[in-house]
Amino acid sequence: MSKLPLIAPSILSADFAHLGDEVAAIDQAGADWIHIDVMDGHFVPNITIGPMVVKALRPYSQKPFDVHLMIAPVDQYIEAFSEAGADIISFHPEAGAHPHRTIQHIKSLGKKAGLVFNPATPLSWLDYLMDDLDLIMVMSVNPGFGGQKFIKTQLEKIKDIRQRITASGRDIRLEVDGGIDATTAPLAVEAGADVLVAGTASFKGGATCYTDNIRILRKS
Ligand SMILES: O=C(CO)[C@H](O)[C@H](O)COP(=O)(O)O
Repeated sequence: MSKLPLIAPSILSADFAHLGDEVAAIDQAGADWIHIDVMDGHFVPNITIGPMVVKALRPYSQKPFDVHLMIAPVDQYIEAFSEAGADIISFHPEAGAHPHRTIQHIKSLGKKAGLVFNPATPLSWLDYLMDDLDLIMVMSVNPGFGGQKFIKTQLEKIKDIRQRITASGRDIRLEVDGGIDATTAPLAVEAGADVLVAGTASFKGGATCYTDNIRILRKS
C-alpha cells in the first residue's frame, strides 16, 4: 500500500456541549479528517447530527469533513449535507433504492462519494459500483454507537476489498470505522485499511490528551 494511513477522529465521542471547540482542538491535535456520524433513529438506533450542525462546525476546521450518513432514505439529504460543508459523503447501500444514482448525485455536487459496509453487508454491492467510488468504508462494529468492540471477522472483508481496489487500479480510500484503538489499528492497517476512524481513542481524556491520542494511533 502506497499511502500512509489517515486518522479521522469521530466527533461522536467529543463533548457535544462544546462541539466547535472540540473540532478545532482535534484538528490542531493532528487529525487528518474530521469524521461526522449522522444518525436518524431509524436506520440506526441513535440520533445525532443534522446539516445545520455540520454547517455550524464548518468554520472550526479546514480539514476535510468526512460525513457518514446512517440515515434512510438517504437521497433527499445529500444536497443539504453538501451545502453544509461536507467534503466526503458516505452512505449505506441499504439506505436508498438506487445506490448508483446516489453516488452520481454526490459526485455531481463536486463531493467525494463513499459506500459503507455494515458487518453483515456482502461485498457483491461493489460489483457494479466500484468504478465510481472514492472511498469504501468497513464498519467494524454495528453502526449506531461509539465505544463498541472491534469485530475481528471484518479483517477478512478489509483484505478482500484491498485486493479489489488494487485490481481496479483506482485511487479509492479504504476506511475502517468502529473499535479502533492502539491494538486494533495495526490489524486494520495490515489488512489494507488506509483511513482509521477513531472516536473513543481520539477523544478520551479531554483536549489535553488529543495530540498524544492521535500520535499513539498513528504510531501503532
Ligand atoms: O460510526 C460510528 C458508530 O456507528 C462511529 O464512528 C464509530 O463507532 C467510532 O467510534 P469508536 O471509535 O468509539 O468505536
